[in-house]
Amino acid sequence: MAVVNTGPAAPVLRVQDVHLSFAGVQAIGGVTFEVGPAELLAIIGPNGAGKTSIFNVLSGVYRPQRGRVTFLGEDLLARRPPEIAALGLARTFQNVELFHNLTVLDNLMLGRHHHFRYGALAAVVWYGRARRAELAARARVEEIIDFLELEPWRRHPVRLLPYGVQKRVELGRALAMEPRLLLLDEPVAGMNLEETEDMARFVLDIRDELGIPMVLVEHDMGLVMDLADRVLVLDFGRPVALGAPAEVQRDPEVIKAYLGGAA
Ligand SMILES: Nc1ncnc2c1ncn2[C@@H]1O[C@H](COP(=O)(O)OP(=O)(O)OP(=O)(O)O)[C@@H](O)[C@H]1O
Repeated sequence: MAVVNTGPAAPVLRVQDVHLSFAGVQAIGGVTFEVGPAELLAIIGPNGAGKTSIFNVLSGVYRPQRGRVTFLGEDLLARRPPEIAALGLARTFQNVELFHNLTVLDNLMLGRHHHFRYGALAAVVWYGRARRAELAARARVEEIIDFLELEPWRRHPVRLLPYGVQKRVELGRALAMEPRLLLLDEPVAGMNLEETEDMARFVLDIRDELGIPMVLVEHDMGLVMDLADRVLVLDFGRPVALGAPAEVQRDPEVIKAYLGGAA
């Protein structure tokens, strides 16, 4: 049998020369990077460096003035946030954004809503089909509860849970969307050491066991250097370095622009 060398797997996400300004203030100035399948890319930089703006471009909230963004070969810049989510790009937020009075289970079930292929009327008319979809969603959500070790809290309203567990539920809701790429916005902000270690373990399991590529924005430098396959460093919206964590840490430009400033 002939062996076909297909070369390295195509990137999941391609960001090319993206520029974004607000009334003359440059938030992103010529940023280019790719995310490979099952890669964990971290984006770091001082406050105001443009990290959140990049997430907002990727999820369709901000429209850049220049550049190109493709996700699984699809042009993202022509799409609205719900369409981008439906393509499989899921996001967690700096602040917990859940339905606080609903249980863990219900919050995760809501994460699946765009997988339901029926409207309210169809749900009544084709009850059997709707019921099957509901059962499949429930089975998937139970797997996520298992995976993120949320079993003890499954029936608890989210507002009663410790902060670290709430952040984990948010991660679970993003996983319930069955993402092809996950954007994590400061997943350990405000967490204690034990909660941070738990979150780090789950992030690694998502990459290594589920094979889901991720982009991580995080101020916790220890976490970034431990977890990331590659790190993109921004300063005033401009790329300063892109490479393996050890390489980036040694880069004099990075030390000057960021790590030096933080020391
Ligand atoms: N909607 C907006 N309107 C005006 N300016 C904005 C807007 N969003 C971002 N900016 C500006 O763009 C720049 C980059 O901000 P951004 O929030 O992306 O940085 P960041 O790296 O995420 O910062 P932080 O680490 O503090 O979250 C800042 O100068 C910010 O004030």
